[in-house]
Amino acid sequence: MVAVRRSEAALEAVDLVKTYSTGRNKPPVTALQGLSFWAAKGTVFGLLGPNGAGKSTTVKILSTLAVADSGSARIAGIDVAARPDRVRQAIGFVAQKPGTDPMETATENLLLAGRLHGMSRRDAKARARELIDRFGLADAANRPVSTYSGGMARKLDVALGLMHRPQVLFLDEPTTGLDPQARSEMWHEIARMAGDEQMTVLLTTHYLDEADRLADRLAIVDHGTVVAEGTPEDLKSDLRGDAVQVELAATDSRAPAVLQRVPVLREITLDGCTVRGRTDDGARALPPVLAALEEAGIAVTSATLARPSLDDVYLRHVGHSPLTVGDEDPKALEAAK
Ligand SMILES: Nc1ncnc2c1ncn2[C@@H]1O[C@H](COP(=O)(O)OP(=O)(O)OP(=O)(O)O)[C@@H](O)[C@H]1O
Repeated sequence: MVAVRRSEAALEAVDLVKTYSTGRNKPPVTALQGLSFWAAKGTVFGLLGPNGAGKSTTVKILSTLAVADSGSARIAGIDVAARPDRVRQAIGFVAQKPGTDPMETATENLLLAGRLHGMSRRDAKARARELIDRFGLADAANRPVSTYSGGMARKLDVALGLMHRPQVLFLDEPTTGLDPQARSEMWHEIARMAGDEQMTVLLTTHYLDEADRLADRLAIVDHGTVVAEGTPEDLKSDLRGDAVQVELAATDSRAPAVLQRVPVLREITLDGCTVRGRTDDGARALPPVLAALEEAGIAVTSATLARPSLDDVYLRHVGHSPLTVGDEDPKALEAAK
């Protein structure tokens, strides 16, 4: 990628601090404690992090829906606190929840969004037609949205966010609940918007494969600050060595201590039934790892070796894997905070 100066940032957060009050006699919650990152024009920037890390709060501040206690944020060079009206013109926002009216057709939904953004009827019509074609919705354009598949409805959500040709698009979990083909179509379209149209996309996602595939750069957020930032490739190559992953027949809290005794293995973590570690020479490490577990009476179902993945990067910085969206159970979410 061509080096881009920070002064050319399309999106910039500097030392954002945000505290929420939670009622009388209760301590306030610190959501952001000095969070900073920036994204260059025409790129996809991924924001990753566990539940409660501060991603939504960051997006709310950048999109003028919330005000920071301190720090600053700019969109296309415009200060969000000083000129929220101008920022709103420059951004599109695609939330997790559908923003469409299910009883109206795709065309009607898009025309309404265009008119709300102050577009002329003619411009709105032309833009709606263009987006309907681009997202492959032409055959369904005049049917109520309530008859759409999940993938079609999600594409329409993204099209709504694009109606007024924003410079920066906020995409919150764009592919949650989509089947593999619909996910891949959505990825293709997101990459195209950034590349061909020089639109900057801020993507929040729990899917590390999505961030790996789409993000030019990404930040991992935890406890209200950025704990790692860079291109997916840089972040992965910062982790030296092979990842060793062992699946246990049942979770066993003794496993990390048992594996500490294998000298070539480091950074050992246990996550459910999965034990992970890192080693400079995977082929040499695997036999003593399996022998140590067997000796301790810990049953193993499989063992694999892999080059570092974004999962490993995330694990290193956050300490556990992201929860799979759709699997959330409130207690697990609470425990993950
Ligand atoms: N309106 C609010 N009032 C009180 N606390 C809040 C409010 N909104 C967020 N928080 C708290 O601020 C912290 C950051 O929350 P935030 O929603 O920004 O995290 P997140 O990374 O987006 O999480 P998720 O992935 O679950 O959406 C959490 O501890 C959360 O409970």
